[in-house]
Amino acid sequence: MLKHSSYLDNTGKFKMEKSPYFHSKSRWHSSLMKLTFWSFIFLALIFIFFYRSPSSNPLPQDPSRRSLRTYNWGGLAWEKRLRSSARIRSRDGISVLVTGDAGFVGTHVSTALKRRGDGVLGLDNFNDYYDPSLKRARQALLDRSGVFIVEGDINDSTLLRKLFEVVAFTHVMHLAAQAGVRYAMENPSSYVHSNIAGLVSLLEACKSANPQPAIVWASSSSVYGLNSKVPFSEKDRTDQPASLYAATKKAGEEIAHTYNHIYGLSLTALRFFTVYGPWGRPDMAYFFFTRDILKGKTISIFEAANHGTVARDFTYIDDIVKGCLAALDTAEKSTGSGGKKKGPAQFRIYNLGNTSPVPVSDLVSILERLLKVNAKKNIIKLPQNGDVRFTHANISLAQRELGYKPSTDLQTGLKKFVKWYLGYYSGGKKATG
Ligand SMILES: O=C(O)[C@H]1O[C@H](OP(=O)(O)OP(=O)(O)OC[C@H]2O[C@@H](n3ccc(=O)[nH]c3=O)[C@H](O)[C@@H]2O)[C@H](O)[C@@H](O)[C@H]1O
Repeated sequence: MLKHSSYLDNTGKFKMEKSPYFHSKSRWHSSLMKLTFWSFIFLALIFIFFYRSPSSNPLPQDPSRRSLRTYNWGGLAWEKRLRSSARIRSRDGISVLVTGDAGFVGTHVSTALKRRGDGVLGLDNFNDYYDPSLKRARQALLDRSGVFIVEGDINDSTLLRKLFEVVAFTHVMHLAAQAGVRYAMENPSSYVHSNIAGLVSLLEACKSANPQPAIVWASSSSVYGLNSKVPFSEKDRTDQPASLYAATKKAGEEIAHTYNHIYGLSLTALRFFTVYGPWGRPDMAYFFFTRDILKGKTISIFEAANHGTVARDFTYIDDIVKGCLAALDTAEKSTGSGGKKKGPAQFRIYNLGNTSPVPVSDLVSILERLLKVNAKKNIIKLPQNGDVRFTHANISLAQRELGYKPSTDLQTGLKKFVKWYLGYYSGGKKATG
């Protein structure tokens, strides 16, 4: 088939004429190109919209993916801030990287370390498990005492490597974790992400650091799970966790042992027993009971079968801080270097509790007296969502080896908490869960 015809024009020149078919083909071509172009633009816009749209961003809904958030770090000024925050200002001081620094325990431990002249650098991802504005307020508090918090995730190995390059930390106080016993049923992957993958990422960075730091980290009383022998001793079995939270903390203890064994990292796990106090966690019962009692909202108090008591060995934050500092001060150096073990290293596990369990109903009575408000109570059966009936710490090992001696009873500690709570939230801040 002819595509175009040719003829001699009146000048005798040979001319070629495009056929109608040729015309329509070229139009077809340019339409196809236009269509392709606009389809591409359309798809690109859809991609940008979905990628950037907050509703489709998985981060707020899925804390296990929070590490995908990008944080701004790096640069000479940033490194200078790191060094200044971590600088030791006292004789025999230590230089500590505190993970989860904008958290409840992190804030108190960092303040105490800084006060005695130790160098402290914080690391926190400021996730939204509970009200991030409380974490920002803690950050402001730490900033005033000279502690800088790097914003980033413990799963970010590049960032961790950089921190160890800039500062030769002598110790790591590892407190970053996904906390909360009941929330583990709602968002199990966030526990694996922070308490297992995050721990491994941190230990990898510590093992490769030169010098290797000694690590003290937060385990939990929940590892005793269904253990019914009281008080709980470090020698008791911990292979019957009642929640995924407990299981990840227990797994953490085993992972820590591996890094101690293979790489010579000095590792100390502290099993905290229901820590409470000023600047505490809004997801914990004493905190949201206070909020709800003041609002006139009904609170649910759990009871075991046959009206059995549910009790906790509530431990005041100042006692926990003393235990943490004693663990740091007695931690021996790691023995490895360049990722290689040079000899056996210290491996320790301690209970940090109060040794006097209090029924949850008594906790509520104390709050009612302190707040001068009668609580609206709903007594319900202990749900099967990870809670255990009671906890009770045997602290003789910590007493002997750390000089740990808790001195604050629940009444005294809650009085300090309530004073802080009323002061903090009277400033117009809303207590959200
Ligand atoms: O020691 C730990 O390792 C853990 O301590 C904390 O867990 P728990 O001891 O369970 O504290 P928390 O939730 O304050 O409940 C206190 C009591 O109130 C009861 N409780 C709770 C809620 C409710 O609505 N009603 C109720 O009676 C409930 O049954 C319980 O008896 C930390 O959150 C956890 O992260 C971990 O650190």
